[in-house]
Amino acid sequence: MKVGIIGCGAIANIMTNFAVEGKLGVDLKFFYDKDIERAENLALQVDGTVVLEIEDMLDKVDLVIEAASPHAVGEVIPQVLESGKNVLIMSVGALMDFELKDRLEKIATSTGAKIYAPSGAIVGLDGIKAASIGKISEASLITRKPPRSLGIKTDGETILYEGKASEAVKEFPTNINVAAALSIACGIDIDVKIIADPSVDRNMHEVHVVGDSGEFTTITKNVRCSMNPKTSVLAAYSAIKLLRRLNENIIVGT
Ligand SMILES: NC(=O)C1=CN([C@@H]2O[C@H](COP(=O)(O)OP(=O)(O)OC[C@H]3O[C@@H](n4cnc5c(N)ncnc54)[C@H](OP(=O)(O)O)[C@@H]3O)[C@@H](O)[C@H]2O)C=CC1
Ligand SMILES: O=C([O-])CC(=O)C(=O)O
Repeated sequence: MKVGIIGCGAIANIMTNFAVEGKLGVDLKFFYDKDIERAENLALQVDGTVVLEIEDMLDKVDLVIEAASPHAVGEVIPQVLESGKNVLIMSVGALMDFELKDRLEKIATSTGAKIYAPSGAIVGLDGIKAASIGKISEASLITRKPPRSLGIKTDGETILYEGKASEAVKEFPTNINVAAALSIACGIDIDVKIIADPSVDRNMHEVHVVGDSGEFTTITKNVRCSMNPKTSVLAAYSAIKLLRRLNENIIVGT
């Protein structure tokens, strides 16, 4: 399967390293970024091609990975889906704009393309998807990151946000995509708290869900990407696992 990537930052770098070792599960060949040098650096590693416009890769790939920004989802994903190509979206927060989500789903339905959104930097999405078959009555996320990951300086624990996921993704578009994945999986706009905590060196996500099937809590203490401390390594790994799964015959986990 031939793949192109939009956004050549932290996540794309990890994916490219896996591609170099032949462990990505797909053939990553096309690279696009606002910053052409970043695209060139990655393309060089896999003998790939830099494109200056998205359309230059569309007739050569089966799937396009978005690893750029929530804004990029609205900007470029419609044309990818219109060309009938599948997409893997990392900036899931964009899908909390329900008009955009609806539009993307309609295009995908008409062209037969698929939209994949990996579980990202959280654990427990498998259980939440199962629980959503019944009724979920409560769902919340507490995200705790080192201040640097949240782009601030503080000496003490500071609550930066408390409210619904739909607003959180607007205020912290590149820090809380996980809230969108959870909300979409639960089918409700979940409760979110974002804390800057100078005493931690991990990006931590605590998920709590109550439903008619029971109740569960998951806690993730993520190693941060060296290139971008906002982003957890697990987010990149979740995308790689999803790509590999596209070729697997036995699917374990919901
Ligand atoms: N689902 C999840 O759990 C997670 C999702 N994410 C999201 O995934 C995305 C990628 O993350 P990450 O790799 O860490 O991000 P980075 O900031 O490290 O890299 C993104 C790259 O994409 C470029 N870019 C941004 N917008 C566009 C555009 N419209 N067209 C082309 N290039 C663009 C950026 O350029 P420039 O720097 O100049 O803007 C940058 O080079 C982010 O939106 C992030 O929020 C991250 C972690 C977890
Ligand atoms: O990587 C993380 O820990 C979470 C993140 O940035 C996001 O969801 O946008």
